[in-house]
Amino acid sequence: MNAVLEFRNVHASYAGAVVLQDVSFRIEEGQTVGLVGRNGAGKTTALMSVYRVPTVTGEILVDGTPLGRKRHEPASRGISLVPQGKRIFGNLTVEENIRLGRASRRKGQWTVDAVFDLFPNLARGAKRPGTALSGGEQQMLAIARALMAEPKLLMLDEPTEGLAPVVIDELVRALGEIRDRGTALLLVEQHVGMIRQLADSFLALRKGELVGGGPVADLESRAVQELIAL
Ligand SMILES: Nc1ncnc2c1ncn2[C@@H]1O[C@H](COP(=O)(O)OP(=O)(O)OP(=O)(O)O)[C@@H](O)[C@H]1O
Repeated sequence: MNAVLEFRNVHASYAGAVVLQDVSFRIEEGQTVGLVGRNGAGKTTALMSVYRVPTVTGEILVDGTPLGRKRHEPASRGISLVPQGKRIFGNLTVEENIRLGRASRRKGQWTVDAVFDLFPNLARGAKRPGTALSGGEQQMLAIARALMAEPKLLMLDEPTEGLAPVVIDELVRALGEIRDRGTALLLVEQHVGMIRQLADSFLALRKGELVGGGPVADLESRAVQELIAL
């Protein structure tokens, strides 16, 4: 079966400085994968490679077919990203922000009502401006907007950064529901507790190379902990 997303021998660089070296992995339909590694290991760069933000060589495939270079191609082929730092539009209301996500013509399950069911806080504040939200609510809004593109794979870059434990619990619940509805997840996280709770498997990056991976239970092993300095 074709993977939802596959990297084959991907190298990525910024202005000639190599950041990712020979990275290969597959994410299968409905799978949840945690991507771990120390600061600067190349986790964000791996996600950005899908959008050709760094210079990329090697192959990136979606459903077995190479991904082209057009900016909107990942979204239209079912790959969505919730970037680090959320990037919501403060001058638009919560609901307007959500509707912006409906960029592709992909069919699926996510309506405005469905994302409001997933995030009741957002429903209660539908008419408020994006800036009026707490950090946790802004993260939920960014996820809600990404879902509107009906992704088969949702990639999240450090979604728990700066959030209180109670808000993280709420995010874990929502992401668990998204996963249970069949969406594959690629989670970049320093907070490995979240990966333990949600993921089937993990990939470990060190200095731009994929140096480990396996079932999520192996995240506990000493070798892996040393590798990624948990
Ligand atoms: N736009 C850029 N231009 C030049 N170098 C960059 C750029 N973005 C990242 N880098 C460099 O690439 C390397 C990997 O960074 P990246 O952000 O991918 O790591 P990361 O594992 O996501 O780390 P963090 O947890 O700190 O976000 C770092 O050395 C960083 O300085």
